Amino acid sequence: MNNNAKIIDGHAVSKLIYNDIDIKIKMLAKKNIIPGLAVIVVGNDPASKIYVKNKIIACQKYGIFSMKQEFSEDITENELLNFIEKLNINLKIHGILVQLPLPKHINSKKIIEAINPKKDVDGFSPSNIGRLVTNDPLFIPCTPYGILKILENQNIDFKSLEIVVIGTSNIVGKPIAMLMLNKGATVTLCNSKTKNLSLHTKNADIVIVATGKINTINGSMIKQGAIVVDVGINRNKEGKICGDVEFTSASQIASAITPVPGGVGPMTIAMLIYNTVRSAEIQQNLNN
Ligand SMILES: Nc1nc2c(c(=O)[nH]1)N[C@@H](CN(C=O)c1ccc(C(=O)N[C@@H](CCC(=O)O)C(=O)O)cc1)CN2
Repeated sequence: MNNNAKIIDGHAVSKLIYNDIDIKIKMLAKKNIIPGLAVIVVGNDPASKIYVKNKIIACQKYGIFSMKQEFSEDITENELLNFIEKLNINLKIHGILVQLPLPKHINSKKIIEAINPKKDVDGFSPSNIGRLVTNDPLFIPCTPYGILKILENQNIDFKSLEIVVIGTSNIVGKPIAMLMLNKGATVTLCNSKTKNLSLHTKNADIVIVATGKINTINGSMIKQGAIVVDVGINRNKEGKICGDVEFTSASQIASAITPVPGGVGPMTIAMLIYNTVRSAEIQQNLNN
């Protein structure tokens, strides 16, 4: 039995992305362009506040202009839409993101659709998702993009690999399935109604788990030598952060596994900064 799965260090992979970002920012600076990101957060969700804080810190660290707008829980949909409209025409802002989840009285779909697709650095708008589906992406959603970069860093040739994605959210499950499909993998998408999850996961070369549920899979459900990517961020009974995968048993069977924390999470922020810089590059080319 292999109990030596390689633990994939998301911070180390993110450093490679930040090196790329540094080069791009210096090139833009030569043309007097400073990439700008606007982050909107509504309400008091503690996790959202931490993620937004970390996004702003990353902007500051890499010389990106950032604007954080906090709105109280009771903001109306129209007020939010009006604010986005102003950001859409603000020349200092190349990327706009609305931290999710939004309060229930606000229609997230409507809000995301209001963001100019050319500034939609989260890649969630119908136009950007459509471009991903047709393999002509403009902005790839940050978490799936981070997973792709992690896997590419393992020198994986996706062609003909069996990949199982568990979880069908619009922000992770569906876009990562599409990305993998575009890379030539054979992809199976499973959901909470999937009858015999093991039947699928045991056959997979790569299992990507994004359900938001602790212990969605364990070592007995994966193939020897599989690669396991854990997207979940949960708190266990002891209050410790953990993923969707039962790490101890899975790491005895897998050849490589992403930990939580320190796996996919840091890549989400790196790819957001990357998308923001790309957005500045694209807008600069359009204006010349
Ligand atoms: N507009 C968006 N909303 C949300 C997104 C998103 O991509 N765009 N994704 C998630 C939250 N998220 C970013 O916003 C995010 C989640 C987790 C991490 C991260 O670095 N996690 C760390 C652990 C963090 C901790 O200790 O609490 C890790 O895994 O190492 C970054 C970003 C939902 N909303």
